[in-house]
Amino acid sequence: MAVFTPVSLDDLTHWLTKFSLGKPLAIKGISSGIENSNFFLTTETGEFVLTIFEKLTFEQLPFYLGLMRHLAERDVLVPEPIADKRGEILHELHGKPASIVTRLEGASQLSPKPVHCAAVGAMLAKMHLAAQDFPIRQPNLRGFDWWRTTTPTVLPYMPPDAQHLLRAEIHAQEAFAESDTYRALARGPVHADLFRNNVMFDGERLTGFFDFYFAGCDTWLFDVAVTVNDWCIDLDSGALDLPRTRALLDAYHAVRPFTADERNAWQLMLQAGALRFWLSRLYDFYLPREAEMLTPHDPTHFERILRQRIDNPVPELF
Ligand SMILES: Nc1ncnc2c1ncn2[C@@H]1O[C@H](COP(=O)(O)OP(=O)(O)OP(=O)(O)O)[C@@H](O)[C@H]1O
Ligand SMILES: N[C@@H](CCO)C(=O)O
Repeated sequence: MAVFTPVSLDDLTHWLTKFSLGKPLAIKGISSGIENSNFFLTTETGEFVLTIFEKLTFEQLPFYLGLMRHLAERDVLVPEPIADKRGEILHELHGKPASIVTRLEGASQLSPKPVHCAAVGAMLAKMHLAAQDFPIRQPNLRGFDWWRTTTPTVLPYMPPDAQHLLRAEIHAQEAFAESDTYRALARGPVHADLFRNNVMFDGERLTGFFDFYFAGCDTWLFDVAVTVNDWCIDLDSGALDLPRTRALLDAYHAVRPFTADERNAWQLMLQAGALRFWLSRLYDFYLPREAEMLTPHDPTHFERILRQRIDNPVPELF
């Protein structure tokens, strides 16, 4: 389903000579994923992932690919973009932007235990620190401004109680964004979509973060909130699971200590993390893009998470 632009071994025979990867031996389309065409590529020198970008442009991609290279060079476990013989990491195949990155070992851990959450927390903190001096600045394109423009688009489709919740939360986030506490938060490049399906594990060993295509500059705490809202919850109720939450936060804090301002911002940031994905799922649900191939994710999952965060005290950051 998720190969929009087919690629054959024949297509690669000539194209791959601009790299130092040897001859292509096998190529296999990856069925999961809804944004890009992805392939496992085997060459004489190793295993890689070839991506043809179906929506992202030649102008947007240097941020994502450059960030991955920057992180890989600093021992953060992420796929490393492969440069061609001229040193370029952004390529063109079948008239579209394309990349080759190293293939991570392992598989997604969809039923994480505290030990997995601790590994994610520690690597996330390491990633934030390592990305600090990355020179390209691109905003989080699904950040506050996008929430404000998307809200009036989805509101007319929503039932009254959900409308009420969305309006109230946008107001709460507007006030929060104006506060001194918010302004004091540390920021830099963040992943912004670090869900269970975007991390690889080999048993209990984390082998890498991937799918950086929602990354952008935002507060580090927003990234932590997005991650906790997926890794540390009971998926049916949206409630936080204390052992997993503690494991992730403590492991993060041990690498990059949280600040007092972050502690004060934590509750509202968890709400912001839920709001962001509630809105994108509402948008995809009520205004599906033409020729969308997959069933949209359920928006009510994040409505439940948001209500949970508002109604219940959240565990302290540290
Ligand atoms: N570097 C990598 N190493 C190993 N597997 C990878 C790598 N990159 C992608 N994959 C595999 O390809 C699948 C799809 O990748 P990815 O999630 O990046 O796609 P996508 O098109 O951006 O989709 P979506 O945004 O819906 O997740 C992943 O679930 C994973 O199994
Ligand atoms: N993680 C997003 C999908 C986009 O990567 C979601 O669950 O809504």
